[in-house]
Amino acid sequence: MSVATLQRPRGAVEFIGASKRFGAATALEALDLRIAAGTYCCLLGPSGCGKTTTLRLLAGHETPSSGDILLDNQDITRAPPAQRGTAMMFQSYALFPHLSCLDNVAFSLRMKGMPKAERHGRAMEMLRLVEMAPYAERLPAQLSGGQQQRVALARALVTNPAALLLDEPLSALDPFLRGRVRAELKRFQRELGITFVHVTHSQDEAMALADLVVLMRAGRIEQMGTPFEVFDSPRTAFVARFIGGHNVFPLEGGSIAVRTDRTRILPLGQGYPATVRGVEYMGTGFAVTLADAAGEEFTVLRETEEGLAAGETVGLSWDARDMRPLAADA
Ligand SMILES: Nc1ncnc2c1ncn2[C@@H]1O[C@H](COP(=O)(O)OP(=O)(O)OP(=O)(O)O)[C@@H](O)[C@H]1O
Repeated sequence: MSVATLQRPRGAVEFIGASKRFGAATALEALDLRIAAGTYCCLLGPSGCGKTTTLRLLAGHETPSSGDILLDNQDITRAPPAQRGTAMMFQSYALFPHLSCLDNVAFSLRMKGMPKAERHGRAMEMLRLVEMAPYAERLPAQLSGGQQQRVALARALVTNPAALLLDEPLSALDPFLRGRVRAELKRFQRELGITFVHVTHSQDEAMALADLVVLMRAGRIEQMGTPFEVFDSPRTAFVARFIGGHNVFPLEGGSIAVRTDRTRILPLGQGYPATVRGVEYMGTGFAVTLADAAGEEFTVLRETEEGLAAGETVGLSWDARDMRPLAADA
């Protein structure tokens, strides 16, 4: 590996009361977010919740309506994008079609006026990092989607950013490649010791990659923490539903979440009454879908489909230690 891996982590990000309004619409409401240096942070949430706006503020493609943004303790709130120490990798890799991989990666260095030999040296180093050095002279059209992705990554990293910003970087890849590139992103982030801020719609992606998951809703942070913290202790019904893998039971004393693999099916008369809607084979087991009288849906993961028929009313149950009380939705 050609990059120094023992450097001090870089890329401590701080949003301090950062808001962004577009006319009457508020895309981001007083965001307070600290991301420690060298963190893989995933911004997760439904469409329109403010993920991209957060990323664009950090990249310098937008300026906050109020509040401040710091990178490694420097106030970058109003700094031009190229002088922030951030680099952005987009969903569409947007490589220049007429330039070789090497020239694509060296492009921003050329713009900075770096002499040819030096910028090609740096670009090759980055291509080696992403294992694309043998393809240096190829044009983007002569590469697979996954290979183009790696070149795009090399191009973003060549400016030596403290924080790499990734906007849905995996969404254009087929599922097989997505898994592979996902693992590579994590490895690069670890080896470089810089912060990655990665916007995604996908819970699975965030769970697999993130040290820090920031789940957003309507311009605010709904919950943040490690993937385990968010999955194990969803704060609200919104989080439990968005993260998936949980049932939300509206009980008299307030709603609770219970993991789908910790919810059990008992005979009618015991537990929370629900009617079986269907049973799906999942390979490792069966997913039973059910609903209560009000139409609230539940899923139970279990090893057998034995004794269950659609239309049958049963009772749902859980161990006290598996229930998570939920705060009321705002
Ligand atoms: N340039 C703009 N002008 C007006 N409204 C905007 C602009 N950019 C974003 N918004 C609004 O701000 C809100 C947040 O948008 P943002 O793009 O940050 O959401 P997102 O979470 O990234 O969504 P998606 O997952 O669909 O990309 C949305 O309601 C959006 O319509």
